[in-house]
Amino acid sequence: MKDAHLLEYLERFISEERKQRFLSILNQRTKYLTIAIEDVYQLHNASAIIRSCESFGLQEVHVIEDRFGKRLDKHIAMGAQRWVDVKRYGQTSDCLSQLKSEGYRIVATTPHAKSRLLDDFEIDGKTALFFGTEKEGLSEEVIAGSDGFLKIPMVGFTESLNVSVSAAIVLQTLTQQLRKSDLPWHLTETEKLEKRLDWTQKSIKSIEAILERYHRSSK
Ligand SMILES: C[S@@+](CC[C@H](N)C(=O)[O-])C[C@H]1O[C@@H](n2cnc3c(N)ncnc32)[C@H](O)[C@@H]1O
Repeated sequence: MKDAHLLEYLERFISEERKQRFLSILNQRTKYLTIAIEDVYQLHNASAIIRSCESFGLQEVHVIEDRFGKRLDKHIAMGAQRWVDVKRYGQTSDCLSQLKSEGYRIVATTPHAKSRLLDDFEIDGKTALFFGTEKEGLSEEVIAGSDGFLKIPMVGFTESLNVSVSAAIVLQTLTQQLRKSDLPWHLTETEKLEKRLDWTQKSIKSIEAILERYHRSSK
């Protein structure tokens, strides 16, 4: 209720067009499908993946910096990060247990055999897709902790695709599948309200001064 009141106040400082844009984007957002990138330390790959997540409507992205330490700049997504929630982990095990506790099915993406091909892959519950590094791929820990495997079919000589290209292909296919399904993939009304408040605040340049005025007036 408090959030709704603050939002109503802050929305006076953004245009009607902006407000409508937030609403239509939020109607396409999902947390039902999420992705985790494990040790993808190259900035251009990590940024491209987060940008794709934002573009395809994912609200949360999980970034693990385990095997090679903390190499990613905190502004990894160069803009897209403003609109998605990036959760960072120092250990793969923490990310796996967090997502499992939230009810996600863990799916490792890998170019290797035994994986389910992308076209045959059906989302039947909350799903977290894991992507690995250019050289090593995903760690044994993720492979062992996965509930399923997913592969983009390859018919050339090359063994694997670039990780950000893989993420874009998988997301395009699976977000389309999700939107056509009856699964409960939309954000809840509370989640939408939280995001509207967050995005509205980010859109107002002199937000500190406005918030101070609001809090003074509501005392
Ligand atoms: C360059 S690949 C890693 C190759 C690595 N040598 C290996 O054995 O996994 C980087 C990441 O992109 C994703 N990837 C690349 N090609 C893929 C494919 N055909 N199907 C599914 N995921 C793929 C996986 O997440 C992989 O960990």
